[in-house]
Amino acid sequence: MRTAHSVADVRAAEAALIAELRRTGPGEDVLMNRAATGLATACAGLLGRVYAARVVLLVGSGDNGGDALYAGAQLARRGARVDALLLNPDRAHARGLAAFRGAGGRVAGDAEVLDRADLVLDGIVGIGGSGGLRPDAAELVLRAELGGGLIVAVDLPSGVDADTGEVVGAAVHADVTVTFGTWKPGLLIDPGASHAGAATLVDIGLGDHLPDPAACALQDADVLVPFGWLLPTADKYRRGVVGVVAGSKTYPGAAVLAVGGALRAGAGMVRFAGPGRVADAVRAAWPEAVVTDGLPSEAGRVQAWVVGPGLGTDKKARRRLAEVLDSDVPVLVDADGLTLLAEAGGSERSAPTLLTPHAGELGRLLQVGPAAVEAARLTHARRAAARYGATVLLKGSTTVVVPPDGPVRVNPTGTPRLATAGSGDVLAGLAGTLLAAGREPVDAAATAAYLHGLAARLAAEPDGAEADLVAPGPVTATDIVAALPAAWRHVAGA
Ligand SMILES: NC(=O)C1=CN([C@@H]2O[C@H](COP(=O)(O)OP(=O)(O)OC[C@H]3O[C@@H](n4cnc5c(N)ncnc54)[C@H](O)[C@@H]3O)[C@@H](O)[C@H]2O)[C@@H](O)CC1
Ligand SMILES: [K+]
Repeated sequence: MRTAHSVADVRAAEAALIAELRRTGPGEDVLMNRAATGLATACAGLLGRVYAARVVLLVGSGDNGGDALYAGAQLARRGARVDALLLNPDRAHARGLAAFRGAGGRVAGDAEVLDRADLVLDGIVGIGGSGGLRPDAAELVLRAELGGGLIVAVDLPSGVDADTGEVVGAAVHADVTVTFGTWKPGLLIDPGASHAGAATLVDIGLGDHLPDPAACALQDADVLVPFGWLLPTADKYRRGVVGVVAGSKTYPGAAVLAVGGALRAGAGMVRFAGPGRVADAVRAAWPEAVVTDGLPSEAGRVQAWVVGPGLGTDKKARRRLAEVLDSDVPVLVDADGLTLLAEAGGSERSAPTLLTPHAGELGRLLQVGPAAVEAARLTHARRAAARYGATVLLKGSTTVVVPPDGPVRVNPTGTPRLATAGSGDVLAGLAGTLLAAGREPVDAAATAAYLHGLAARLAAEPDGAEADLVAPGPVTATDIVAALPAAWRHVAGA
């Protein structure tokens, strides 16, 4: 599990560790030196040959600039030609600057050095930043980006909000980010995540002082195969009986895809309730589904419901949604179900509810536009979780899952390939089965998002779970359903 902490928690942990270090001896800037050593090592690895490499530091007025100066000093000692551009010369980190000068580093008088740099260190601002880059910094960053050297962000790309990933105005686009002590939520959540490039973590010893994380991202080993599969006594109820209420005359395919996602999530049984022609389409595609063309209340007992994909928003759809929401088992609401829920202003449920909107649907739930949601994904997902008393999975370039309380989950397997019609229907079925198998909504949602992204990657490139933009070939929602068993095998082998 990759864990991220809030700025407040990082600062508290740093203060506690510094106090401990003072009691046991070492003096000033110990943590900064640990950070700088990790940073300089990462830069050396990127450069390949440090001797005679041209490195430029962009140095702001806080400790983030101090990290850059100490790392620059180490690179200068190894023979690199290091120039520092000080954004605020009177307020640059004094001891860092002295160390830098002492190692042969130069303070540059002109931004021209950026045009020839092999590597530029962004030490403008770190976790102490607020808002986007100021105009003078933005101008230097643009020149650095045009210069073509590798851009390495110190702790996080300047201009990205460390707690939320929000970017208000200009921000650095890093090739690599070297972060210290723990991940920051803003490195995992878009738009911040897409400014970070390849990100790595340098341990500076904060471990014992850090509280529970603010956000986590699953890795293969965290995705547990549902225990019911592994038991010799496994029966269909232990694996989960999930009910799917989806599809309409216009969108029968949504029902087929949601049922497919539910079956390939390992459901013990999928019950489907939908109108005649939709029920026929589901029967034809999935003979193993137990199908009724009646109402959800006539479908038989289930352990969780999925409601909404392609459902429509007419009177019949409303009735179906109301029946499902009245039940006392976990319910996942998706797509048209969310539109109807937004119109109703919520529901009176006490059993767990999982909402799976994209930005447009989340906007409807909160009466704001999709652009506002995209710009502040975590903030809006949190707001919807509080307003609807539900766990919210917000789909998008980085899918986030926000439970009513506890750490947020950020999905690392997302790929632009998922942005295809019907892919959300598959996710809904998949997460619904995991709910029916007894998973907490946050785990069901995070696990489903993880497998869904992995399946899309494997569908594009069977050997390439790591493949993303580079792998050839488009992927359809049906391909994602077909690749789900391979995704399970992949995580089971981790
Ligand atoms: N506190 C510690 O013990 C450690 C801190 N470390 C480094 O210290 C950083 C935090 O240092 P600081 O608390 O000094 O804060 P920063 O260096 O992140 O930034 C604070 C300064 O930037 C200015 N500023 C704020 N927003 C700005 C913007 N948008 N554009 C331009 N300037 C802006 C502020 O006026 C302030 O002077 C971390 O990100 C990390 O790089 C590391 O060395 C590890 C140890
Ligand atoms: K930075």
